[in-house]
Amino acid sequence: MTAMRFSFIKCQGSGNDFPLIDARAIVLSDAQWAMAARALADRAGPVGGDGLLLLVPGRNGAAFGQRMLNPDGSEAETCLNGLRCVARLGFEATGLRAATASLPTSMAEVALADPIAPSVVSVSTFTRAVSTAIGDVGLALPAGEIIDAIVPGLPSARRFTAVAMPNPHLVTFVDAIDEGELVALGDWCEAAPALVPRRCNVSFVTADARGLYVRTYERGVGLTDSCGSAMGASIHAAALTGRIATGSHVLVRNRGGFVRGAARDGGIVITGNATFERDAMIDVDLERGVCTGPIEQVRERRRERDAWTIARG
Ligand SMILES: N[C@@H](CCC[C@H](N)C(=O)O)C(=O)O
Repeated sequence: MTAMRFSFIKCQGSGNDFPLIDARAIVLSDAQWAMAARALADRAGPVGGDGLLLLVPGRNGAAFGQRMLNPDGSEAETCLNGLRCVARLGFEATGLRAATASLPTSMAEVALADPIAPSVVSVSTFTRAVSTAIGDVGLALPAGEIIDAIVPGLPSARRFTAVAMPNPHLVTFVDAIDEGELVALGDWCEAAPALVPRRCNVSFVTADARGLYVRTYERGVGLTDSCGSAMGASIHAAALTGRIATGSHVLVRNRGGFVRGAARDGGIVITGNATFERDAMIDVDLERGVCTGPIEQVRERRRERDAWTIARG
């Protein structure tokens, strides 16, 4: 099969936008899903996004599952902004309001939450799959942890905390975010050097009385408006380094919006929007990894979009 028509929802969590497909009954190979991601998440294409989200059958007793493919076709261990959107679709499909969701290498608790702003559909996620073991973060260094420390071999004099969510993150707290410096370091990691063979998400974070502000260079994407697992890793790093209190909820802002989160019960809880913007269909050539033909709009969800626009200010 080379051509396939996909129904999808264009969704976003804290401004991290994705085409989302209910793939529970779709059988494609990993290589074909990678091509679908390249086509659908291509910013220069008709849909575009920070990756492709799939609602898939749950494993190990989970009610449903999530897969997330980056725009370059690589698969991520998690996507926490995306998980809120996948969970919402899972709730709509199953009638549940709370569930265990499976991810490729971990599990998460997901639940419909009180709206974080008027008329903004909101979901909470809780994951215990958080680790600072160097092996889990994928750094080619002797076993141990990097917590607020210089990373040997990294071309930066800054102090980082290395966190697996379980996707790999390097987080550094800065007085002011220098995007040029962030992109240069992100590009270095993106080239999969010997120190970071699986590549890595990199975040520059400011912490003040309002909470955290996170700017992220995402693996497989580049500089992004928002990355949920980076916000989770930043909360974890902030708690580990005494910048926030364990158990207390903080506001975490980014260029795309905001979430609330806490380091709690040995894991990270994040509550944020799961906004469905429109429903549409499109043809994809799975051999070439490109969309063919125009988008067929099925449903506009203007009220949801407007509610989020007001909420993020
Ligand atoms: N934006 C996501 C993270 C997506 C995965 C990332 N690009 C990776 O490869 O690790 C999020 O919200 O967590």
